[in-house]
Amino acid sequence: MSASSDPLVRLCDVHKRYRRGNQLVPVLAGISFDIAAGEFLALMGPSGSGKSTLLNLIAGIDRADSGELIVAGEDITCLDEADLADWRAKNIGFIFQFYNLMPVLDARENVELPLLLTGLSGRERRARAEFALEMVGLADRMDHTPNELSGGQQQRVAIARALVSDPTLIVADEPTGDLDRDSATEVLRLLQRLNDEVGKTIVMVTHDQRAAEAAHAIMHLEKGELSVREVVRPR
Ligand SMILES: Nc1ncnc2c1ncn2[C@@H]1O[C@H](COP(=O)(O)OP(=O)(O)OP(=O)(O)O)[C@@H](O)[C@H]1O
Repeated sequence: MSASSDPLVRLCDVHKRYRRGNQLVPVLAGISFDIAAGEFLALMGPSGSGKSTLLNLIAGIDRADSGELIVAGEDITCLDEADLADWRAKNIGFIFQFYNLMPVLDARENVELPLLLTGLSGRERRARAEFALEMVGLADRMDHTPNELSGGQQQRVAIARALVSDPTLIVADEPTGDLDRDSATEVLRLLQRLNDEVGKTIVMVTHDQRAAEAAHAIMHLEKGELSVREVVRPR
């Protein structure tokens, strides 16, 4: 197999348990699957089935108990905390259900945040933040703080923030969970565009079948195990 056909994400027999009182509760019971570069994958499943846990493992926010997790060419189970933090900053863009924007910063400053730890100059950071905000259609809202923006616009700022460091992989946890139908449609179209036109690989957790159908494929998680990949639209 050539390097270019290697999957961007490979999980091999990944296990995760959490402690509840003096019990260890299994959440992921030997998960194995691949995500190709350029894929837009939705993860669905009942509440508590472990979707966010799985997403957080792929994004290097949480750690597996055992198994192999290769993301963007790195076995992230072998990285120590400092290397994992560096790896995350370079490779992962995060989108959350409730946007997680800083209320006292305007849109441009929020989008610049992930660049603060890079060696880029202030001028370069600002230029990149403005470019990312233009990509999400918010060129005319750069000076607005989150409370001056609608939910859909706030989520688009969050998408610009996820994009600004040009990550290898975007992970989105319920990105439309707090939005009305029209704003959700806008955000889903934007994610599709980033996938189709910019080639970003996206993994999205959602409860919403309509949101999941924006992806190429849907995987269902139930009782710690994944079902087969259901193809929604061809890549
Ligand atoms: N840090 C933690 N400590 C202990 N238990 C946890 C922790 N995080 C998650 N869990 C438990 O693991 C299980 C899976 O949680 P997870 O948030 O991954 O599920 P989910 O499918 O994303 O749920 P939802 O759709 O409700 O967001 C749940 O039973 C949850 O209570």
